[in-house]
Amino acid sequence: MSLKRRCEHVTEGTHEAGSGTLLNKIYTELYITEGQSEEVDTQHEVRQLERTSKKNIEDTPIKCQDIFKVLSEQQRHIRVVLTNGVAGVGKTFSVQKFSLDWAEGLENQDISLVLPLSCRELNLIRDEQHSLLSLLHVFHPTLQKIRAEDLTVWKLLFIFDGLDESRFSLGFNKHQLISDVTQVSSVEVLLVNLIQGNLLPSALIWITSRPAAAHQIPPSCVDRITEVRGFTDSQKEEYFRRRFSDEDLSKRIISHIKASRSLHIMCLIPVFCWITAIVLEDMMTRDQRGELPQTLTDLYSHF
Ligand SMILES: Nc1ncnc2c1ncn2[C@@H]1O[C@H](COP(=O)(O)OP(=O)(O)OP(=O)(O)O)[C@@H](O)[C@H]1O
Repeated sequence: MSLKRRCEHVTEGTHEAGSGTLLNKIYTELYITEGQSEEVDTQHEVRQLERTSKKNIEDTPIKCQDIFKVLSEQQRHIRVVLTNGVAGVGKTFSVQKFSLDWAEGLENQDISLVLPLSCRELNLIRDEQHSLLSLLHVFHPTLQKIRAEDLTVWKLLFIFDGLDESRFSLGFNKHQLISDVTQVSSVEVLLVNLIQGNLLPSALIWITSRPAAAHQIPPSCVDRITEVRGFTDSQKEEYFRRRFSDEDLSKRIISHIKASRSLHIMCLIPVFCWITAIVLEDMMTRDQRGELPQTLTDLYSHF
């Protein structure tokens, strides 16, 4: 119940906490693939996004709620999933949607407990010593009554969102071995043992990261890599339709975006859709005479 309450309201874009919106009202399906693109960051960002937005036929799309499912005969049990994606592409939203669907009893009901842990928040207790059990009590106070035996019997999913924000140095090669959920150690050591499967080997682990930080997890520990690619062209339109109850306004916004190449490409990234929606709604609903923004720079100057 508490997880449902935590996930059903989201903070959009850069808005301060408190300006919550219902996740299910605005959540638009994202384009997520299994494996990852090998794009090199040398191109102008609009050109880079344009290339990314063209689907490669070898990409295998995967739904967010299926990331732990075995989808082909060649695959073995999926215990650790690493999800990559650039800034603002929707990794945290995916984590919240996955958690909300589970909490509402809609998806992944074989999992007994979903435990999201934001890496930014974990930084706050970086210098403290904890057992896995006490760590859960700190971040999920509603689980105070949970016992060590429960953790070993239940099917748990730990979600570490935003590895790029973590200030841990995850020493996978040299560390203390921990297999008991009441054993106290540093948070870094607990994380490494969880990911390697020494601690709670049957727990599922989902890590999200911007691409530059993902190398901290050794490939041998990861059973599946996925990449959040953002919105396809039809998902971009769906985003604006969901966002505005005024159908005429969403149609005008969609046709403006389609007419300006650079905005259309940038809207591959959901956070740019959000900025575009705010600026264009404001300009189109006020009696504005000036030209509507055509580029990201124009857009930012009105934001
Ligand atoms: N599926 C979605 N449906 C609707 N809006 C979305 C979706 N995904 C992302 N957004 C919008 O984009 C913003 C950024 O998304 P999110 O915080 O999930 O990105 P992120 O990949 O976690 O970024 P970062 O690496 O910067 O943490 C959200 O606050 C929201 O406004």
